[in-house]
Amino acid sequence: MSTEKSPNLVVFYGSQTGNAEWIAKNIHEEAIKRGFSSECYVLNEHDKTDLSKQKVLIFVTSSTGDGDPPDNSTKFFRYMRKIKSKTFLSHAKFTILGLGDTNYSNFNNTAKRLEKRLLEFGASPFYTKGLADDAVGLELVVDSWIANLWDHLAEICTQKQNGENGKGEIKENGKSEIKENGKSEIKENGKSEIKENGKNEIKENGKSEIKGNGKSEVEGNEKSEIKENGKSEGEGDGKGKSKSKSKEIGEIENPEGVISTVKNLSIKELEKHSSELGINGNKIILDLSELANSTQLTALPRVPIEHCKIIKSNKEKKNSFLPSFIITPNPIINAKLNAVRCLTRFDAIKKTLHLELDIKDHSEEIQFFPGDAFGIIAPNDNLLVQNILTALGINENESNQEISVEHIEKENALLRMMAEYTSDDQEKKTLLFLCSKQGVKQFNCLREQIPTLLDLLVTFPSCKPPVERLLDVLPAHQPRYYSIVNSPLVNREELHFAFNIIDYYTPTPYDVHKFGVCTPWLNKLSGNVTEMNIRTILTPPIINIPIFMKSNSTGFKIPSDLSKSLILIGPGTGVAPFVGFLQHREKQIIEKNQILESKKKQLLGETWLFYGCREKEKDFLYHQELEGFLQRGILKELLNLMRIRGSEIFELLSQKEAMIFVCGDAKGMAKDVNDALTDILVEHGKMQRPDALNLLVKWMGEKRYLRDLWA
Ligand SMILES: Cc1cc2nc3c(=O)[nH]c(=O)nc-3n(C[C@H](O)[C@H](O)[C@H](O)COP(=O)(O)O)c2cc1C
Repeated sequence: MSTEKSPNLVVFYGSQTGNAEWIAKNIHEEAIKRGFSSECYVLNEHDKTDLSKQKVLIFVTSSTGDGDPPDNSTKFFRYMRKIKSKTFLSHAKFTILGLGDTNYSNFNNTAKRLEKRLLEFGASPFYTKGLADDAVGLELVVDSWIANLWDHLAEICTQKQNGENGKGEIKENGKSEIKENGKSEIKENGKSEIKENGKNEIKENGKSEIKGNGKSEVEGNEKSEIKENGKSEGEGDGKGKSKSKSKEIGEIENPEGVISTVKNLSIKELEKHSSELGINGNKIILDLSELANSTQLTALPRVPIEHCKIIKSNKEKKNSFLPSFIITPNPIINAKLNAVRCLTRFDAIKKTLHLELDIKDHSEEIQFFPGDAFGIIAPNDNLLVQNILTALGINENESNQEISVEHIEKENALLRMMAEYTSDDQEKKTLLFLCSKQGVKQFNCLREQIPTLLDLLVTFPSCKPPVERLLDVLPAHQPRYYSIVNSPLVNREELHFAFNIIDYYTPTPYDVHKFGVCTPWLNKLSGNVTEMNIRTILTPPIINIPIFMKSNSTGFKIPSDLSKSLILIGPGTGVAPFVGFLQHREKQIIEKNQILESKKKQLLGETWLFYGCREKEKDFLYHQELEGFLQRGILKELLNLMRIRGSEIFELLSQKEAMIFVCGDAKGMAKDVNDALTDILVEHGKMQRPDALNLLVKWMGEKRYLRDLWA
């Protein structure tokens, strides 16, 4: 095998219900961010790249059935069977991440089988395969396997500095310069980044119940209020009105119960910080008794490669807090924060806000459609950054605040680097211990505490790494994505969205209160409103939110054909885009004047929405709007159980060729919905399970079964 470094790597995935796909895509995107040149394909589309030429192959595959390959990889396995050459892949290095479940007898059979085949073809492993177990939590293996992947890849691949502007370079000595706007690429990948330890739960008590519980930490979104003539209630005279009593079919009304108020936010209020926000850092709790017993630490990772160098820019920044290196798929614009509405009651487990942004000044250049999303670039909390700078011993005047201080994901590399810059012997030993084989247990304790950079610096106060070295290992600051809730047919001068405020506690015994970055910031900016379903118009000072548009490229869009029947599944904030779908459909129907003509009405497709929440009175998001759609006949059914209406769902699917849209949490919900649909096809369509699974995969390929999922 040549030792020459290869410029390319290919990530392949085989996935039945989306886990492996999601993980593979994340690896691919992270690889690009790290400067590798990466491609990513589903295994059945292996012919999109030339396997006989690719030198570095990463496979992420689950097992299904009785240890069988997922449906979207069976063609690949058949292809492999036909190959006779023993040297077909002798040029290639590979690694495998298998996803399985020890409740099944053939645990991770596909990954094991794949490994055997690859070895038979002469490929050599560059990193031991990981076998994750859904029974105990995939993340136990997946996270550490991915964390260690990068060092192995760096050994065999050439990294190049990204940046579409071509400004980043790799120097021959392997160091790259960060120029003014060349650092890391922000991909337009998934949506919200922060998740809690909880899951959106879909209970299938033999029947299936979708709960959009308050546990999901996804900073998802929605909009809410339907406005007449695209104008907000309460605008103009500054006084809020509330209900429109009109119930005429086809007329869009304000949701009942939503009244408007006006709020003048003082600068002081906006700047108010709470020490609760974690800005002082939390010492990490560790049990170091095993360190005392360890005479030698083994399996220490290498010190991360140094690639960053800060070049001071003399140019003035246009926007006070926008990092200059952020690369977005569309131009960043300032949207004015117009109004806020709390969608949940004060005692709900999660607080969900609905915000309305004014994009009037940009409405000519901005096109959007229900199903599209936009990104928000939220700053790190100013005081938090200042505290980090103090902990690093950096004078605020020389500071460069463009570092991410979010929860750290790649602790291993960070801790190893920090050890190099720690003067206190005991602290240094502890850091090395945490990176070593002997310290795995305590490393896991540290991870459970979801530390921020400040937490680490507070725990190891003699550690003072240069900012450049932090930039080597810290993740780039990520924009947060939110689905648009409103239809442009109703109001194209505003963007409405909804999200859960991310705050949660680390597991017992730590119980430290943690906060997200973007959603607490938005909560603070919009005046921390708590009254449920009161729409508050925010008056000066004008609050600008930097955003950029991201249109949906996966086909997750409402069809313009009104005869299409739709099955919409969106628990919790997953309902967000569907409010826009329904608004859009209602407007289209009104425009076509079809709703009152019964003949034509028969030609309209049916729309069913499956929605779930924890407690109806506390957290039924957009309840009034959805009831309104129901009453006006735009929505045929508003339900929270899938299986008990299985026969009707089957009829919709088989007779009316209904399209299925799923939005929400990728981890639990998507799989459970897929299972419920499979069961419905098996029970009511009298299909064999593999055929039902195949049919769903086929529908995905035909863009009839579409999913917009959040990590
Ligand atoms: C119907 C079904 C059959 C499964 N069969 C196996 C199996 O035979 N062996 C195994 O290790 N895991 C099995 N699993 C577990 C999945 O591989 C595991 O849940 C994985 O995370 C799914 O990943 P995916 O969403 O990418 O398909 C099965 C799961 C389901 C739903």
